[in-house]
Amino acid sequence: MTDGDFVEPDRFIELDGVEKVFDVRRKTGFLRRERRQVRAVDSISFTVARGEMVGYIGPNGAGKSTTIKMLTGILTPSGGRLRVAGIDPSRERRRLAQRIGVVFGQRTTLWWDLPLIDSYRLVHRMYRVPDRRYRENLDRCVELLELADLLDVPVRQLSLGQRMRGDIAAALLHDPEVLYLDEPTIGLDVVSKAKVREFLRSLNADRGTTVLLTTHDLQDIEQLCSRVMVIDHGRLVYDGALAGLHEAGEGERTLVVDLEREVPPIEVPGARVTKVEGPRQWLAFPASASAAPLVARIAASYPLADLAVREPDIEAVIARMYAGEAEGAVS
Ligand SMILES: Nc1ncnc2c1ncn2[C@@H]1O[C@H](COP(=O)(O)OP(=O)(O)OP(=O)(O)O)[C@@H](O)[C@H]1O
Repeated sequence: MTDGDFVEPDRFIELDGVEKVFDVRRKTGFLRRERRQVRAVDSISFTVARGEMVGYIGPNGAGKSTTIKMLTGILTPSGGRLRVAGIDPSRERRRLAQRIGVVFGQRTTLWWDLPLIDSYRLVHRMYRVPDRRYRENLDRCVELLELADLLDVPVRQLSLGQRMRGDIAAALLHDPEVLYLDEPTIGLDVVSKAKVREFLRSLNADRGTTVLLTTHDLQDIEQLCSRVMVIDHGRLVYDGALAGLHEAGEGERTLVVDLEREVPPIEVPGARVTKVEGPRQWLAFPASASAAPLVARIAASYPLADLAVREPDIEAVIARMYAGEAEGAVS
């Protein structure tokens, strides 16, 4: 297949039954070694449409980085079929490199001892980016990622947040159609996180860049991705809307009730008290039930001052999903 070949836009990234098995040898005694296989990715299938921004999440060791490495061609799948922009990554890694950008939050692709701008010049040459395109992309990144004052600073002197912004720019100078981000906000302060997120949002909206985002920070997902895929033990356990993830994992919502004074735990049908702190009480009730009748019953019998309904937070939902309690539907 060549660059000009047609790729169905809704199958821009395509995995069909993809597997990755590692052979691991472990020393178990003086001369004894045990051989075993780790199934890091276990028959994963999904497609990502051109221009989508998808979160790829899961606990430590779930298989996220292994998937990303197969998508870049660094690792070859042990089985299944994988295509990115119609290209088989492990067979045509160099050709694919022209079309993808990669940012690993815990590692830098920049040259440590060189000023930031020198790394960009090297990327310019390595990827043979046409001068005008390079200039335009650089100007855009410098402006939106606020890099102007950092271009002459050696990378080793940059803060983590500055370095991350520098890395993101480096990954985009050759105009990739897909950007893989592995933990792009790890270790960043609130302001830097906000800048990175805002930039990614505009990149996706203005340029239509397809983004696959791996993160442990669920706010990244909540603020950026309308679709999320959850992987656990190498298997896809959920693929769908973020809102659906709440539904898939949730069992209960919480009513936080402020009373005018301390009273014994509230007793109402359809809810149970889970916590009491002075005049404040927390009541759990089924997520599928309406809060209104519950509120009316409490207001009729207790000195109600204020109340709030809390949705189950996404961390709790996902924690339950990992524990195998939730029935996440994989479409
Ligand atoms: N090169 C390798 N050789 C052997 N086992 C490996 C190798 N790379 C990954 N694994 C194993 O494969 C499994 C998945 O690892 P992977 O790094 O993909 O997980 P992850 O979801 O990215 O985790 P984390 O969130 O901790 O980065 C783990 O059990 C890991 O130990």
